Amino acid sequence: MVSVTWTVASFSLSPLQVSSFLVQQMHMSQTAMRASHKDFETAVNQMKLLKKDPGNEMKLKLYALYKQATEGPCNMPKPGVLDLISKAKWDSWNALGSLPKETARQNYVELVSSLSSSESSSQGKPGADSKQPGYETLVVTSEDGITKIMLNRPTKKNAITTQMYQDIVLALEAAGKDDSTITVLTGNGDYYCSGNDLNNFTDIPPGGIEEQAKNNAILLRNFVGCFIDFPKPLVAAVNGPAVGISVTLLGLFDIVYASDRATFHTPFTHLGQSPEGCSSYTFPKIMGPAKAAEMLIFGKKLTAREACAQGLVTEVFPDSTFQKEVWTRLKAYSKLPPNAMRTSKQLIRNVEREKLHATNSEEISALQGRWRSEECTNAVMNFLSRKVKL
Ligand SMILES: CCCCCCCCCC/C=C\CC(=O)SCCNC(=O)CCNC(=O)[C@H](O)C(C)(C)COP(=O)(O)OP(=O)(O)OC[C@H]1O[C@@H](n2cnc3c(N)ncnc32)[C@H](O)[C@@H]1OP(=O)(O)O
Repeated sequence: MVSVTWTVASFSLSPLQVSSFLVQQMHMSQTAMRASHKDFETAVNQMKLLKKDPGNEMKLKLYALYKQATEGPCNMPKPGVLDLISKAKWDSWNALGSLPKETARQNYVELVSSLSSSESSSQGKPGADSKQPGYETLVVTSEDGITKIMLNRPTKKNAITTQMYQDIVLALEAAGKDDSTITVLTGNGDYYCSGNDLNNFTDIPPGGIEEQAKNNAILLRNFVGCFIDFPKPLVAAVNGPAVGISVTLLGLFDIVYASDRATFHTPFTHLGQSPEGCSSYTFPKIMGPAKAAEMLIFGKKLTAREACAQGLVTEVFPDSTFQKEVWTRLKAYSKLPPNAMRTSKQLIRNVEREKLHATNSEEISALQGRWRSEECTNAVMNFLSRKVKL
């Protein structure tokens, strides 16, 4: 029986999670028709035909339901703590308690049916099991355990509009919950991102500049907050020059791969503004206060190699092989045990999560003042009237 002999190579499913899943399953089954023995046999055979590995958590759930359905409650001796695989299976089965055999049968049938239908609905879409609709200037795809969020406004150097800030938040929220193991942000075209779209400042609401500053503050707090709280490994694939907020956010990524064509530029002073994206905290921590000041106060532009030497970038690749090398590497990493990766990421970030949220708030308060200033208004107007390019 396939469901019994599966190897569970790695997992971190707690009995509590298993039980809560099963409570849901029990609830489902109370309202559903009871599955016959024949339905159950069909489901067991259907499992053998699945092309996609459903993942260890799902295999454990199926294993437990199969055992419960065929043998009843678990009465085997508990395996030793070092026998991880047998213990995971035992935990999962034991967590079903006295769930009746027929309910377990029903739950097994429903679970297999949901796996088969999600597999058949993703067939016939090669390469793009993948593309998620609904974003105007983002392309979001999910493949090989990697969710890729690509900024897609190449003619405007991927400058971030108000709508894009909101869409990135939605895409990150979805990526945080989907079954991918790694999330990647990248840009389409020759730029990674030219930062905040300066036209955002021309969209003045009826309440005037005050209301605009308040709206911007809410939007920005939420946007940066999503990066602070993102639960999985977050990778930036910096395919070209990066400006402004797209650079400052890099301090909140776990890994930053850059093309050797990329540059890193935070011209806040030139724009009459001040740092955001928690860079006033992360940059001095990453590169030391003296180097951070040169970037954040004087707007010094770094090459990819300089950014790597200062710890902002993990590794630099030749532009000609950038895509191939980065994706090959990420595909290999995406096969690592996902829960272990999440746990490690969270341990690294949790230490300073509160500090990051506090920094985000402080930076936004300072920016609200800057946005109302003459220095900022003139700089934005100069760019928009094409008098100045950075
Ligand atoms: C409710 C509203 C919410 C508002 C947002 C709230 C929060 C904001 C908080 C963050 C604040 C600031 C952080 C920053 O990101 S500061 C940095 C801002 N970025 C810039 O100042 C870059 C400006 N762009 C340039 O200097 C140059 O375009 C370039 C990037 C150096 C590229 O030069 P290029 O010669 O190679 O190409 P160019 O012809 O200039 O660009 C092609 C077209 O793209 C347009 N474009 C590029 N970048 C931006 C941008 N940031 N904003 C708007 N438009 C941009 C450029 O205008 C060209 O358009 P067109 O072809 O002329 O129509």
